[in-house]
Amino acid sequence: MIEEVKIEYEKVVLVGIINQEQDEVKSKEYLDELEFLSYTAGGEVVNRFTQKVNVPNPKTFIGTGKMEEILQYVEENEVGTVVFDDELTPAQQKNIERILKCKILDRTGLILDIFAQRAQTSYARTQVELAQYQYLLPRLTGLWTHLERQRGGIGMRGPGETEIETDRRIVRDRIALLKKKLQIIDKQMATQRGNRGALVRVALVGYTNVGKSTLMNVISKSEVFAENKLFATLDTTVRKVVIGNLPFLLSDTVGFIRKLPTQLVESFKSTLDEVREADMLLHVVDISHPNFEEHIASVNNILSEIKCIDKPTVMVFNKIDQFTHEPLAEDDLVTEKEARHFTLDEWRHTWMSTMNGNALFISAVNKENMDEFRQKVYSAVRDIHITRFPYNNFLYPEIAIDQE
Ligand SMILES: Nc1nc2c(ncn2[C@@H]2O[C@H](COP(=O)(O)OP(=O)(O)OP(=O)(O)O)[C@@H](O)[C@H]2O)c(=O)[nH]1
Ligand SMILES: [Mg+2]
Repeated sequence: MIEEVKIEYEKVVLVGIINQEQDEVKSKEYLDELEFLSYTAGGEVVNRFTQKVNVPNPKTFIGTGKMEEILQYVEENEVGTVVFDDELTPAQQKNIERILKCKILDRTGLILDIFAQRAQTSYARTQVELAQYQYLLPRLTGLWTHLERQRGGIGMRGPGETEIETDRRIVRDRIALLKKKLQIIDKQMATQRGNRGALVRVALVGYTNVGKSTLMNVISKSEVFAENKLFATLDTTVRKVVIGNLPFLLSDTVGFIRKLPTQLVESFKSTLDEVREADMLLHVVDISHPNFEEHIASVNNILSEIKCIDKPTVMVFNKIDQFTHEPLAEDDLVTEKEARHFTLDEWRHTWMSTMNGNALFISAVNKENMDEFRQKVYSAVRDIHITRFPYNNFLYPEIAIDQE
């Protein structure tokens, strides 16, 4: 008998702002992504609120009127969580919590929550826990900022102050402990990586949900967990792959996202070491996503942060089966042609054509253009192999890859 599993989704409201950097269209796209993140975390978005804000209110981030409107909605609809797309200061978070009387999260807090839910191995859990404590530490101080004016005055030298100090010490001790624990695992992992010998290393990188794990499964015939939620993969998987007669190591790792919390980049150092130590990168892009160019920029930002931007890279534009564009009528002389009107072929002739053939267009799900993909990866890996081991050049003659 099949048991019916009922998933209880928590009611969530989103709040975003419109300003010089993000117009209405951008703001909507960011909230779409935030909605997907909320859904991944187990929330059902029931409403969105946006406000034109140039200088955020230092106390409550958005203005009083808008806050009233949200409060009314939250109370009438029994909303459990309100998620802000932008980073809130610990004090703002506290103040808003007091007004709306429900859970308040910002994008970073939400991403941390998803990571915590999805971390499987003890290594990933340790990394996430560290990031969470680092996020929490300034917020423990924040609990008391509303009393700042009275700090040190009468009544503030009692247990209140001691309690927060104790809490902070416990958190700091925990952070130190987790860091030590990670250091030990890091060393073990570095040794493991060292033992892998002379094989060329290729790392799949890219925005979350673009199809890295799916592609890994197709190439290495392995079973890496892939699903249509964000951050399906938190741990790195490494597989030995053979194309033609050429073996190499392929790694699949955590996906990137706009505004990836710095605490996470930091604590995922060792996971990202796999990327750092790779000889070349396969930067996977979901070309069917309206924001794919911005995703590329976010990924490149993080690659720069971890000093990997200069590695040989092949851009893999995935999900061509799902790609659509808005056709522009021939007699339409008014609408300006923009990215959303480009056909796949037109895209190929944009900046993508300047990549010296290092751009591939595939569908990992439908296995379209996989022969071209294999041929390209084969020759790129072979080039690296030859420069590293010129003497066994003969092992890897130029061959055509078996058509499967
Ligand atoms: N239509 C279509 N969907 C795809 C393709 N490749 C992957 N997907 C789907 O995209 C979703 C995400 O795929 P994953 O392989 O989990 O993506 P990922 O990049 O590993 O994601 P994270 O691990 O979350 O960073 C899944 O639902 C896949 O089935 C493709 O070529 N076409
Ligand atoms: Mg994945």
